[in-house]
Amino acid sequence: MLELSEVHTYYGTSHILQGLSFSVPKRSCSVLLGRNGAGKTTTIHSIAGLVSPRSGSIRFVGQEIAGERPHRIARMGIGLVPQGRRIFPSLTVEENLTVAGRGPSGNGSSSWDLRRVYELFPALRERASNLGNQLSGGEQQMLAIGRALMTNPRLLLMDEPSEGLAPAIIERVGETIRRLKESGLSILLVEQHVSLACSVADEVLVMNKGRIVWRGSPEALLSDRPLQQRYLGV
Ligand SMILES: Nc1ncnc2c1ncn2[C@@H]1O[C@H](COP(=O)(O)OP(=O)(O)OP(=O)(O)O)[C@@H](O)[C@H]1O
Repeated sequence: MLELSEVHTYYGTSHILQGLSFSVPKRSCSVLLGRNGAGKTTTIHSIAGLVSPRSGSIRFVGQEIAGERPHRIARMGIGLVPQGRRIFPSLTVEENLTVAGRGPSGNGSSSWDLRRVYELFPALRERASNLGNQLSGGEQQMLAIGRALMTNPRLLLMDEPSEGLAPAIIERVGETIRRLKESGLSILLVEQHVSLACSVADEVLVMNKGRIVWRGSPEALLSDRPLQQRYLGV
């Protein structure tokens, strides 16, 4: 579904992604873990087109997307659930969802619309006419996920969806991710929360200084304490 090869991304003279390579298979969830500053958000932004890699290749279903404009990448089928949710505070829940909607996907998978988002998140239907800034953190996260789904993505990029949420809500985020994967979506998840990450991951990718330094199963990561201490500080 997605393949990064030798990606180098800079902010000015700061060399952040230093030859990053990994892939996300179809209908699977890959999780990027790593300490603060490892380059996880920069990876998501490089894929979504919010920053352009200086070199390397990013292929999405076989097509080169490195350096493409964000709206084109979104239209090709990559949805983004950004860090910090970034919902529109002065729009209602329903408006937040409908501004993102863009009709049937045309890629054979069943389309996301308001009805289907409300089925996934009944709490959002109850809050449909509330403004974005009147929602709790958990509701905002549901809205951010729902808004990304309204673009009918084939690949969903999720940047730290558990950030700032209570443990019970984090568990619900995990359930949502599992349901989305079962529905056929491919997911690339950035997480600091190791147990959430391992509960949804098909493959874990550990990142350090802009590169993948370890990849393996969640079980292998959980049983390797020195690895966790070295690269995750847990
Ligand atoms: N817009 C920017 N301009 C300059 N440097 C940046 C910018 N954004 C991030 N950086 C730097 O790039 C490095 C990687 O940041 P990034 O946000 O990708 O890391 P991360 O692994 O997602 O960490 P976190 O969990 O803290 O978000 C950090 O050293 C950060 O200070």
